[in-house]
Amino acid sequence: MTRFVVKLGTSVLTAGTDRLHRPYFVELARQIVRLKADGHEVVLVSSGAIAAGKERLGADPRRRSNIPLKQVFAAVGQSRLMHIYEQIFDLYGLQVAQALLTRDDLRDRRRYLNARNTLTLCLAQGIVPIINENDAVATAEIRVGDNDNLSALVAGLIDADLLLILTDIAGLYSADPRTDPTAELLREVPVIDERIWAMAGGSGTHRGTGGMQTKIQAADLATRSGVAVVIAAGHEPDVIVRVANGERIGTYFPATTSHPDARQRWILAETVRHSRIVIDEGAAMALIQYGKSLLAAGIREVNGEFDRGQTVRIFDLAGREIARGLTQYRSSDLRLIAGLRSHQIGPVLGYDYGPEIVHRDDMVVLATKE
Ligand SMILES: Nc1ncnc2c1ncn2[C@@H]1O[C@H](COP(=O)(O)OP(=O)(O)O)[C@@H](O)[C@H]1O
Ligand SMILES: N[C@@H](CCC(=O)OP(=O)(O)O)C(=O)O
Repeated sequence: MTRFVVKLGTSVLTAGTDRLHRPYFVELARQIVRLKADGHEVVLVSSGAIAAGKERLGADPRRRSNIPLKQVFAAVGQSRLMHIYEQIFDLYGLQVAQALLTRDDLRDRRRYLNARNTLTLCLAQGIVPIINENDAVATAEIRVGDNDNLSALVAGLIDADLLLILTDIAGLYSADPRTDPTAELLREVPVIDERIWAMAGGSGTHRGTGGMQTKIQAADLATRSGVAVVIAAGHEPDVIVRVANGERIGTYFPATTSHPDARQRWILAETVRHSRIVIDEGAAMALIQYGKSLLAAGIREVNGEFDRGQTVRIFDLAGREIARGLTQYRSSDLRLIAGLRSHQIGPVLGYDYGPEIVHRDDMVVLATKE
């Protein structure tokens, strides 16, 4: 049995038109029935609420809308979207469940575990969960912001084996093929390095959110959480069934870690993307070779803004990301205590959360021992 998360972009569900393309939902249902008959489990992360809302309210689908308006479209469109899933999946004997999430739901460990329980219980009962961001209530601070990243978080949440991101293009190209005709499709991406980030520069179609950039972010997070990722075209015939049968379609990103445990996946899920703690050689060695916590003395530089309790990224002097973990101190405080001995923390800050900046138990080491 394989557990899949399938992410469906707006571009797929509208088939490049200005409306949700009903025949695509039929096609989807047909493939999911086959997947389930082969004993697989599937969770959908579905975009399309905003498109459905625009369709219902007769808004110009090409006009970029501001956030409050998008929230209105999503509020109207989400029920319409689910109605289509209900109607069409029902014809195929598929039961669906809706779960609307925000980043906040995944940040709080109790809610995270609760969401996981609900989703896995749905799967155990043969129900197909359909997830979207809770756009109507989500403010900037609590949004994931795009469904590519949301699908990676969901894949980690339910410990999926594979995340299949379906979009309107065959996979990741060496450049955006819409602007560069010489662009070539990448079949496999073993590591997501600067070269790969540079390829995904463009922002995508006017209907979608984030373009390839957010898909690479999703692939980065999912593969680190032990989930392999495929980016492929949603209109490719039988794409879901064929990927499930092991056929190589689109761009494949192998998992870079074997399944980390549930707590480690939760730690990774909450990473503050722009956080950067640079540590010296001794500290890097302590983390990688000796399994120690990170102390203030080894910190050379602190970039980005983050709060106590958030997951930060830890780099060595060569710029290699070596670990992620929950920080005990917020960024502004860390800048004051970087390089200091542990007994100096209290006098400098006026308080003390202990000597460990990132405790070993709250850390996922990404670099391997040499
Ligand atoms: N290197 C690249 N390879 C493939 N597509 C790219 C690349 N860079 C940018 N893109 C754009 O990303 C688009 C897909 O993203 P998006 O429109 O957000 O779709 P979705 O609605 O499926 O999330 C493609 O249609 C393409 O124009
Ligand atoms: N939550 C939004 C979709 C956000 C999103 O990431 O869109 P897309 O890039 O088309 O997957 C909606 O339902 O319209």
